[in-house]
Amino acid sequence: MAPQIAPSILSADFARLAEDVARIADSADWVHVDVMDNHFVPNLTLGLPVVQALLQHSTLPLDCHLMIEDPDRWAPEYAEAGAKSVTIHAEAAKAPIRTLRTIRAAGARAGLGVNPATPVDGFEDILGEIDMLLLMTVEPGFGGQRFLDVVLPKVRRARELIKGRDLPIWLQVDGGVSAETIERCADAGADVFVAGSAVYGADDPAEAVGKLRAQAEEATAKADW
Ligand SMILES: O=C(CO)[C@H](O)[C@H](O)COP(=O)(O)O
Ligand SMILES: [Fe+2]
Repeated sequence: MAPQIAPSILSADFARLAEDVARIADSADWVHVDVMDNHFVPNLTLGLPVVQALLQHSTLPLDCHLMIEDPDRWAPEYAEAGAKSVTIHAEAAKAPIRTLRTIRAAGARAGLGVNPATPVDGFEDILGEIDMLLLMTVEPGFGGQRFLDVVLPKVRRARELIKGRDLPIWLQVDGGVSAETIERCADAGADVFVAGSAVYGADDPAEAVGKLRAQAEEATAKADW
């Protein structure tokens, strides 16, 4: 699959979300929405009502990243509301298989997210239940953090697992993805790139998306996976 860019609105202006989403509507593939509940992570952002409102204003599909303590309770609601991708965290879900199946049944892509220190090998047997694996490349909770190079071998490992199973699973990297780090991610096997501060911190967010895409495409073309 060609690389996809999913700007995170975590670094957008929360008082002007619809306008900030419109700024990247012609250049990005997804809008990445970071839902944080101040329990799973030490930060509080937005929830279902804001996502429902954004759905009325975004021409791009929403990619909801649930960093919440009880994803089993809430993930189906995001999918039913119309989010096209809903990611739950492996560290938080108590019934991941059931929840992933419920997300899919509601018509959304089912994502499984893992924190930097969580290995992916334990999830080999449930790869058939997921459409996207999200590998955190910072500790979840805040935008603008420094990219953790230590996660890159896991990106490679995850790509091997996906390839070995011949499954159409997208591999997303999230956290600290920028012009400095995106090529390393693409080289290691990522094909969906979340970028918050690198997009919304730029003078021209649409241009920043275009540059990130060009870098990801070039690195993917040279990659050996
Ligand atoms: O999930 C996240 C943090 O938990 C964000 O999606 C991520 O950090 C994006 O922001 P940035 O590109 O600035 O790191
Ligand atoms: Fe995220």
